[in-house]
Amino acid sequence: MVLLRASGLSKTYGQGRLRVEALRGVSLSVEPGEAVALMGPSGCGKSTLLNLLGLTLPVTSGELVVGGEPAPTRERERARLRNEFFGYLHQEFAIVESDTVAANVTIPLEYARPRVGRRQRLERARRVVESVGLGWALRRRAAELSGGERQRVAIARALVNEPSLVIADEPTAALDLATAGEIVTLLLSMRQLGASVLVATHDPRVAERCDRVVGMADGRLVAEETGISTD
Ligand SMILES: Nc1ncnc2c1ncn2[C@@H]1O[C@H](COP(=O)(O)OP(=O)(O)OP(=O)(O)O)[C@@H](O)[C@H]1O
Repeated sequence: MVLLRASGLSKTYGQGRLRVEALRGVSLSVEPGEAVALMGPSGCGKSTLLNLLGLTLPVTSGELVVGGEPAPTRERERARLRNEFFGYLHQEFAIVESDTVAANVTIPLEYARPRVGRRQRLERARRVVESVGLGWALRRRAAELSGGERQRVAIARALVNEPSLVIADEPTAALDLATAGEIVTLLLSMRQLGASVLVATHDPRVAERCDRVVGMADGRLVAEETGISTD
């Protein structure tokens, strides 16, 4: 079964003179356990596409199938899928600095249905935080951690619900080279847990480690990127 399939997706922002056609008929599938990199110049529509596929923005037109079912239009159902099917990782990490690592990582579990009890939430957070190598930091406040460590916290939070697809938007943009490499290793290791990864990136080093690279330009998919170098 294809995990996610988009056919002819379009997205228009604004109206009249402010109208922007951000996506123009994009078709893309993601298979279970696959890592797909999305590359293209700034403004070509990568974040927009990730937001449509991850159900954080409504499509203007086109078809989207998530886990074998047409993507729901009702917000309640979309919220459920966002929580159960997807994990999200952003460039800005979106970590609550004043909270502990444990509190940050349990956030998605607080919205899980059926409900997950407090003790179980903490146990799952502990396991996933240990799996990203931050077991020692469980009770530390996020503000006390380095950028790379915070991104590990964000990965732990993206994984705690055992998502089928992790959507990552420029997850290494704010990190130095060595830390970015570690984060990509961690991100791609999610495949061993059965998750797929869809990552928008400007960094060829990230893209070359994915199973497939999809190029984008001006709101459309273009031929797969070639000539990726590791320089
Ligand atoms: N909320 C919005 N309202 C209006 N236009 C928008 C909005 N969000 C994005 N756009 C426009 O849509 C186009 C695609 O933007 P998007 O952020 O998807 O590109 P991107 O490829 O992710 O860029 P970058 O690599 O710089 O993050 C751009 O022209 C952008 O200005």
